[in-house]
Amino acid sequence: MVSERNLTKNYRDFSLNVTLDIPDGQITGLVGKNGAGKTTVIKAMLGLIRPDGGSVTVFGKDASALTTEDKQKIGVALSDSGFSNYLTPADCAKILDKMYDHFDKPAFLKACARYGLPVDKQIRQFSTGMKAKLRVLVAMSHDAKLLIMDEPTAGMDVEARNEVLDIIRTYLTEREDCSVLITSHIATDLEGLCDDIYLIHQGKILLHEDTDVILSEYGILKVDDQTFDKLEQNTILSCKKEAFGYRCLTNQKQFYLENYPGMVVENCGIDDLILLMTGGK
Ligand SMILES: Nc1ncnc2c1ncn2[C@@H]1O[C@H](COP(=O)(O)OP(=O)(O)OP(=O)(O)O)[C@@H](O)[C@H]1O
Repeated sequence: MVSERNLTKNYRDFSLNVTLDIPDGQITGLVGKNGAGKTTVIKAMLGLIRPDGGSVTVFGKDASALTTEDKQKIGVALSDSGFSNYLTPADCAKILDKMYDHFDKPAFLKACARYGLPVDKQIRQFSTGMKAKLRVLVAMSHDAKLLIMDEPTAGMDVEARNEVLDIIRTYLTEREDCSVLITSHIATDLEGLCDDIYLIHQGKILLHEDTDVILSEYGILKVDDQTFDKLEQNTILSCKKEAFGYRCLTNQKQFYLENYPGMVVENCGIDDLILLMTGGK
């Protein structure tokens, strides 16, 4: 559905170089700390920035050559809704109705009501969570084949984040053919949602793995200095010095469980993975 090959973009003090795919019908997550390059990756897909090198194809076409018809098939939730804060969801519905051939106005207004967004209240009076819900509902309002959501849960409390994630999950269970890219710096948001996850750091992809593989095969070893020296270094992706010795990230959890009885081997969540891959030695 989307393919970025050796995409490069250079700013004064930042360089992006990324190869990434969003396969058909799959939910792909892009995680990374603030400033890692997530939004730049998205802007290149949407043709909002001109790459300095490499290629970006969407629906098999160069991103810069997408037609209005192609763009109708992309649902986008960026940090800014693109609507004036003085508009209400009912006003937005009128605009969306003119913009998109497949905009489903009754369904959109019903969804607003269902998720607690008063349709006649101006957006400037909405809370952060309400604005985020509106952005996600807009992206989902016109039968898109590709959904791109940049930090849809940013700045929200746990309850509001779960509600937004629920909206996304509910939508996707009804549309198995929809392809999705979702970014976040809160990895747990993506664990239960994404088929595969890319980890981006300082403009580079450090890791790409199926979510199931991360959760089942990656682990954290806690070892003292002597044991650390005996580890199979080709099974260690990253390590961090701690008071007791080392915390090491491995993608061979089972190997250590079977061959190193007594070693502390913990399950690895995606937050641990980010911490160790981007903050370790
Ligand atoms: N137009 C621009 N001009 C100069 N630098 C830019 C521009 N756009 C982005 N950058 C820089 O590129 C880097 C990556 O920014 P980007 O917005 O892609 O990161 P991000 O991972 O989305 O971060 P966040 O999670 O904070 O939104 C940052 O250092 C940012 O300052």
